Amino acid sequence: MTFTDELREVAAPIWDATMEHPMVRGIGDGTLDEEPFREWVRQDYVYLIEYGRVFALGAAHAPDLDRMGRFATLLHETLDTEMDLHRAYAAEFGVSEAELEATEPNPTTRAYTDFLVRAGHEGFEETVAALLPCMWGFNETGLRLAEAGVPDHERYAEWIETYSGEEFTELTAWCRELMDDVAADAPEPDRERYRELFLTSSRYEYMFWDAAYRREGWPV
Ligand SMILES: Cc1ncc(CN)c(N)n1
Repeated sequence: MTFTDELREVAAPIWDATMEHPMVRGIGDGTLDEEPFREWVRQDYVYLIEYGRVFALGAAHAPDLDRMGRFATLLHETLDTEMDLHRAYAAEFGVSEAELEATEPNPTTRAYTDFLVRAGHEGFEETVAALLPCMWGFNETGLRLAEAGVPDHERYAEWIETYSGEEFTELTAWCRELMDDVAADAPEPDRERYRELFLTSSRYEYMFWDAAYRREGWPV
């Protein structure tokens, strides 16, 4: 069993709960109301800005040119391809790029991105472990929804096609290989730290969907 197989097994209850979340189910069968999805687009846009920053930190910490280049590619894919999807959704909703960018992060978005940026400052290996559920989780969600049948709803079909697409799938496979390489020579206390980071990100992934669904805000 590879290290990433082991991570996937440990995180299974969280990932299963994510697949069962009404946001994810609603994208899958095309029944999700527009308002929670709009909220997800806004929150995810500001999430992706910080997520891109973490790829930049990964590039800065990368031990060799190959890995530096891959992180630069991941940053580029996030800022251009992935965020283009969000900009297109926002345009459909009549929301400008400036308005999107000015979204106030809800408490979960704030906590999740702060956690990722902190991992990005810890070091290369920690960055890889904390980022892996973001790439892999969305790719697996997209693939599982696509397998169940793309809904007859243009917006949600596009979401599924983006995250289950070849590009996203290849980048996810590379991130898994990278995690397995990093863990192969690591002593057990380091591997335990990677497990902890992976699990925390997985939990935040679930919470991120839920916060958009509940239109979470600051209590006061
Ligand atoms: C919260 C979250 N996690 C992951 C992804 C995939 N990049 C995303 N867009 N948003």
